[in-house]
Amino acid sequence: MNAKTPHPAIGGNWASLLLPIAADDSIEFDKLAEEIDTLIDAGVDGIYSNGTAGEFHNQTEEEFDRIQEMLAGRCKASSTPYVIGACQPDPSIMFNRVRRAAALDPRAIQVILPDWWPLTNAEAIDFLNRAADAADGIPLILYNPPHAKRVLSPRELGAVCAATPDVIGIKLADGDGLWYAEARQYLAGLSLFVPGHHLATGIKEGVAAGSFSNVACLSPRGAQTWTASMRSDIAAALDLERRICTFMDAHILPFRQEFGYSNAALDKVLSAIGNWGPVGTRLRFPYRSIDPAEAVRLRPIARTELPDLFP
Ligand SMILES: CC(=O)N[C@H]1[C@H]([C@H](O)[C@H](O)CO)O[C@](O)(C(=O)O)C[C@@H]1O
Repeated sequence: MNAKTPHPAIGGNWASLLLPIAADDSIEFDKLAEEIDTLIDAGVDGIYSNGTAGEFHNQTEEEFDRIQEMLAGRCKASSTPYVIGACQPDPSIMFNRVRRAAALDPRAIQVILPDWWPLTNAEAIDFLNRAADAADGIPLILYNPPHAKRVLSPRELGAVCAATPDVIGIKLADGDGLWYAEARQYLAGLSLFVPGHHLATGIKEGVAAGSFSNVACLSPRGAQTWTASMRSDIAAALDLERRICTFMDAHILPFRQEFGYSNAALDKVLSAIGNWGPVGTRLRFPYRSIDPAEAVRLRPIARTELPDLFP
């Protein structure tokens, strides 16, 4: 497929592939296979690898290849859409990952902007166009999280993406009403992916296409049902969003704010609370992991406060 030909739209509820990590820090590939099959069975709109939650920043190139081959093989066999994250702070490693990802024919490839010295807009355009060459016709999704070295405003993103036609979507954090107004003004035509626990708002604001989602970490099946409900009953979906945010603020964010755990640690504890697959809470060294006992403690609370996510 050529990048200038239309691509099938990407949106909805995307589950993050989380890495099961053994006590010796190795990736448990047998569990990873089981996890992928469980996500496919849950009927999510798609699965994506190597986001922050997938610890892309902490794996070897051999591990990268093995993870992506496993994801592509199992998704192809079940016709499940998949996106591969080729993100890496170093551009040359990233271009190589993009090339190898493209050979596996994903729906899209996610990249970040090189992340040591912040890029100017002109440099970002050059980088993304070269990544597009490496992607050989597979569209790109730019991942610009709040912790990136440079966080671009909707206006800046609009200017960069206008000059990078292969970038079809952006995964980013949303903001207040003004942010949504700017997103509508400058980012129309791009598929925007907002944080999972804000997806109903993003849809109501007419801005979000979907989410690479922390709610899917908690319950892939529940997040799918919730996402579908945004088309049929947005008021009910917004009510559940309010309860999800209350749960995250009270029980999940304190792990980061009070104890300094990483976002990936939070996503993994969510999956352990949901208890839907063989992921566990462990992260690779040097990152600290949340005690699995915390997941056991929070499990009944999640089910009481968010029963709709655990049908
Ligand atoms: C709150 C939330 O949904 N977090 C999700 C984020 C955001 O979608 C992204 O940072 C844009 O804000 O993406 C991930 O980190 C990722 O890349 O692995 C998964 C994580 O569950």
